[in-house]
Amino acid sequence: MIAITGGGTGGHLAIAKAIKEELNRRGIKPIYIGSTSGQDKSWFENDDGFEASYFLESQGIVNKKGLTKLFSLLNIIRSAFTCKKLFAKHHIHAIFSVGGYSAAPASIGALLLGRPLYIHEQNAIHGKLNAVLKPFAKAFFSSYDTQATYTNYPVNQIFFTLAKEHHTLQTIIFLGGSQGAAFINQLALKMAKILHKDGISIIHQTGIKEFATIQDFYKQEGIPADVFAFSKEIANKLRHADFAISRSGASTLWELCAAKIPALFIPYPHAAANHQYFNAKVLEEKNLALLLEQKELYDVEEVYQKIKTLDLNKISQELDTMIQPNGAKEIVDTILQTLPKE
Ligand SMILES: CC(=O)N[C@H]1[C@@H](OP(=O)(O)OP(=O)(O)OC[C@H]2O[C@@H](n3ccc(=O)[nH]c3=O)[C@H](O)[C@@H]2O)O[C@H](CO)[C@@H](O)[C@@H]1O
Repeated sequence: MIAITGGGTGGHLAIAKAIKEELNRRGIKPIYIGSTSGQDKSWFENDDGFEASYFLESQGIVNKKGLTKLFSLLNIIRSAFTCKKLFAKHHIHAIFSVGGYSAAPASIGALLLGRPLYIHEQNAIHGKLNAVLKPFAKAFFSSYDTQATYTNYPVNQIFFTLAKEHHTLQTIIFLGGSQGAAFINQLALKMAKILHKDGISIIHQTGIKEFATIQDFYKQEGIPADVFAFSKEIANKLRHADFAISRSGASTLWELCAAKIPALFIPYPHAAANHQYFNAKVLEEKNLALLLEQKELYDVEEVYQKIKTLDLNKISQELDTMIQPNGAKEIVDTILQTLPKE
C-alpha cells in the first residue's frame, strides 16, 4: 500500500492527483495525507480514488521566526508520529511526496519508520523540504535536474490532444496560474487595444479577485474577449490559442509544451528562490520561449514586436521534443519496481 502526501497549492496537488489516478488504473487505492491549511481538503476530502484521506494541522516553518518556528517544528514532529500510526493501520510500505509544507509529517514519518520515500519536485529549483529530504529519498523525480531520476512532467493527457503546429498569430491567451496574476492582468489591459487593432483575439484568465473589473474594461472599450476567472476546462480555452502570455508555474509551463503552444513567460518574482524564472529559463535557453522579468517589461509595444518576430511554426514543432505523455506512468513504474518486497 502507498501513501501520497503533500500539497498546499494546485501545482503540487495536480501531481498528487495524476499519481493517484495512475495507481487507481492499476487497481491500487492509496491513502492521502495532507494539511488542514491550503487547498488539500478542497481537492481530496471526498475523493473515492483514495482508500482514506487525512488532513493534519501542519503549517510551513520556512517564513516563521523564534518561538512560532519552534512550535511549528514540534507540531510537525508530533504529526510525524501520528503518520507512523496511520502507516501501520493502512499497511503502508512506501510514501510518495509532492512537497510543500503539508508533506512534512508523512515524509518525516516515512524516515522514522524506515519506509522508502519517493519525492516529485515540480520546479527547476528545489523546494526547501524537498532539498532537505532529497539525500534520504529512494527516488527524487524531476523534469529538470540531471542529478535526479528524470521523468516527463505528469501532464494530463488532454493537453497532448491539443498539439498542433501554429503558423500565424491569431489568438493570444493570458494566463495567471491558479490564482490569477495582477501583473499579467495589467499587461493584458495595456496590450488589448493594440491586439484588437491588429485583429488578434484575446482569451484572458484573470483570477477571481480582478475578474469583474477586467470584464468591465473589455466591455467599456468595446473589445471582444473571452474573459474568465478560473476555468475547470482550461484545455478548451487553450484549444483556440496560438500563443500564451503566462506565469511560469510548473504545471502551466509543461501543459503549454504538451499542447505545443509557444509562450512569453513572465515569472512570479516572489516565488520561493525565484523558481518560476528558472522553470522558464529551461525553455528560453533552447529558444523555445520568450522570458521576460516584470522589471524589464515597461514598453508594451516592444513586447508585442518581440512576439511578432517569433517563428511560431518552428517553436511549436520543437516543443514536441520537450515532453512525452507518460510522466505519471514512469513514476508509478519506478515506485512499483523499486518497492521492497513485503
Ligand atoms: C506563486 C507560486 O509559487 N506558484 C507555484 C504553484 O503554482 P500554481 O499552482 O499557481 O501554478 P501552476 O502553473 O503550477 O498550476 C496551475 C494549474 O491550474 C490550472 N488552471 C489554471 C487556470 C485556469 O483557469 N484553470 C486551470 O485549471 C492549470 O492548467 C495548471 O494545471 O505551484 C507550482 C508547482 O509547484 C509552482 O511551479 C508555482 O511557481
